[in-house]
Amino acid sequence: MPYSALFEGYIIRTTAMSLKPTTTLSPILASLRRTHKHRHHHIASVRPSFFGCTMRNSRYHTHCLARSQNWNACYYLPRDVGPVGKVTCLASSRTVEADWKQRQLRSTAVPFLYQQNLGYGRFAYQDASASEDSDYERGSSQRQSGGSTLENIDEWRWKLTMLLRNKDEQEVVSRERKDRRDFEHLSELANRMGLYSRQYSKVVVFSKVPQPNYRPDLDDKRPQREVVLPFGLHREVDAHLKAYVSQKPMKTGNLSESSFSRSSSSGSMVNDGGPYEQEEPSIQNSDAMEKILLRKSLQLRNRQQHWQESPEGQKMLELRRSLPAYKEKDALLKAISENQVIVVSGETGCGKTTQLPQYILESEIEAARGTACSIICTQPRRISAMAVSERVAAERGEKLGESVGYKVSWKG
Ligand SMILES: Nc1ncnc2c1ncn2[C@@H]1O[C@H](COP(=O)(O)OP(=O)(O)OP(=O)(O)O)[C@@H](O)[C@H]1O
Repeated sequence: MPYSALFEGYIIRTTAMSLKPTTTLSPILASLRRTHKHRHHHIASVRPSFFGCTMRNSRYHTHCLARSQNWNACYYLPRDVGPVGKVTCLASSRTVEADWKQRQLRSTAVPFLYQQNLGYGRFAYQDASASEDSDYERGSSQRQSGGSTLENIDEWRWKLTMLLRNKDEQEVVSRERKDRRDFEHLSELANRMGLYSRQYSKVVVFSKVPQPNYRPDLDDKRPQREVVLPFGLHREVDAHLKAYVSQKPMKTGNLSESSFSRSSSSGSMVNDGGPYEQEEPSIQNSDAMEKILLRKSLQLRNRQQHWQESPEGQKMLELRRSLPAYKEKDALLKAISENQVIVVSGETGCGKTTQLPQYILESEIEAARGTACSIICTQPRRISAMAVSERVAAERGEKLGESVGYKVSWKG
């Protein structure tokens, strides 16, 4: 008789299975019968001395049951027990504090389950029919062949479903230890749910949007030290600036005004020979150039609007709006328009590097001044310079090298 029949009436959603009855199983069954709270168990594998099951609608989605050596108790072992294991004794339906540590529980119980599955898994899943358990079952069949130890697939399915439902969340980041098979398994699940996944060293990300090759924010080896300028550099830069400013008369007004007054003064302008000084354009040339720049600025504006209205652009905007920097966007742009120097501080990952320059660029492009806007963003490391520019280009729906690029050691 299949064991599933034995559980009828007690366990409502049983994974269908066909197991050979053994007499030593009866204490476990008796415990379950007494414990009405545990009606929703899915029996995953059964063995005289040990079996594992998953429980729905519970904080602990996967747990296992074990008995003590002399059958005087049957323990419910939640997967997420703290440093000191809290176990439920099914025989007495009491929760007891175990005086053994979680590590001991795991090291004795979990390998045992694994061993048992190796031999008995084929019985446990012979005629499995509950489609909703297919992931768990596949995980277990992987274990049979000595592969993945992934046991909390239900928990993961729940996490990913929550991610999909939550509009404010864009990704789930997991630092739990996973081997390649675990990741492939979860990745497959995420894929089926319409999510993207990516593994970065020890970190796995499940996301609503495609992920780049490198995430500096997830790189534990990324240097976090502050950049300290060499002693005296400030003074040196100050001195150069003062020398430059004292040679050059201060210009007032905006660029077009100054270029107009320069042109109209026809050669009366002082040429200080500075590195950025350009040849004086004629009025006609300047007009033509302004027209070209304006046309290009309008093209940039159209392209930006087009990207922002596209479905991918909308997704990306949604993601960017979830960053803390977005709340300060207007205040920041106002401060920039009113000041020459602004110091912005914010917690790591809030968007200082990738967002603030974009807010400026986007507002300039919207105002049809895109071609007059140049932004330089420095990074202390080559890899972060490349990653940031790659990321910003992706956020703008562009290829690297269009309006966003990088320069490392004068290359790029
Ligand atoms: N290459 C990337 N791929 C995917 N997401 C990224 C990437 N770079 C940054 N992000 C995301 O953008 C957010 C903002 O990153 P950004 O680098 O702008 O933060 P930050 O405030 O400059 O951080 P830090 O102080 O560490 O430099 C991060 O939280 C991260 O989620």
